[in-house]
Amino acid sequence: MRNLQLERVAKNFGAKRAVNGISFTAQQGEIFGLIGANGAGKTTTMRMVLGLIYPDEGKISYGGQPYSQAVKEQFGYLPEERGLYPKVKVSDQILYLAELRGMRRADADKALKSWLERFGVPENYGKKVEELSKGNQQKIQFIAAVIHNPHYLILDEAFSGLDPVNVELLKETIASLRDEGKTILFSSHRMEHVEELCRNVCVLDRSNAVLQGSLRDIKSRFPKERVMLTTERPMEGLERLEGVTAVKRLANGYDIRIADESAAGRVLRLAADTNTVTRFELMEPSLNDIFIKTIGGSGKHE
Ligand SMILES: Nc1ncnc2c1ncn2[C@@H]1O[C@H](COP(=O)(O)OP(=O)(O)OP(=O)(O)O)[C@@H](O)[C@H]1O
Repeated sequence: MRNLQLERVAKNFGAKRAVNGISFTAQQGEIFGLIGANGAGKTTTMRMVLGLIYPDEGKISYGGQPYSQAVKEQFGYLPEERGLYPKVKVSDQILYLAELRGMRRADADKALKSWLERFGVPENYGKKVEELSKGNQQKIQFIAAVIHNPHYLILDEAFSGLDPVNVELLKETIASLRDEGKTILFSSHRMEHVEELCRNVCVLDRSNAVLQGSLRDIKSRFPKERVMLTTERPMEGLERLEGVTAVKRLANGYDIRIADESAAGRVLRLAADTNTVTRFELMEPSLNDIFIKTIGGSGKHE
């Protein structure tokens, strides 16, 4: 299996320990989420995975093998800072990049046209990058990362600049690359995207892995503190129930924060006794809730 494995990997920049002995495995055929507040160490981790910088401690292996030229050719990287030349035509720069990665020009041309078609922008083939919208530049940047059909994909904020329709398109694309058996490292500040795409995650906070494992297990370790309630008529007295900490009125019901799960029973009893309940749901915590709880205000530590 071509898994990507990090074992007690650490990196220092002078006195700054940017990554402090983290370990995780992204398996072949999965999208692994790497998340953390600003400055937590994600980019440093990705750059070590790519072999752009070397770990001071620990080991990174690719399908059980150490970093090598052969491994390097199997990387596709979508960096957060975009690196396309604005004045150069899409076709010229993508074909150039593909040739650098060992593709024959004719094959690269075929692959580029097929990707442009897949993304609904075949007309961008001959345009200069600066003529494209931000979202369309992002699609070209993505194509630059995948044109050579790499095995390991490292995606940093893949959806930035995309409208909701294109976010869906790219999500489907990433999921289908996963289904083809790629190993994908996915980093984002948008927790809902991580939640939708990733099976396992590693949460970094100030250089340390503070939470990791499958999303399902992580969620089960956190209490359910939110109830969604819809009733036929307006509710009275929710705020006064023991254990209810906040009540938000929504267009079609109530979003209720509770201190512990026993308060959910009190909410349901009150609603059932005084009203007609059309929806009652004890929500599992979202990754966003968990992230904020775990990291708190530490994103401001920088
Ligand atoms: N080349 C470098 N020299 C010195 N310090 C660095 C260097 N690269 C990163 N750092 C420091 O290492 C820490 C981790 O940075 P990193 O870029 O990996 O964080 P990040 O999680 O990617 O943050 P963001 O979400 O803001 O992109 C930060 O404190 C950063 O200032």
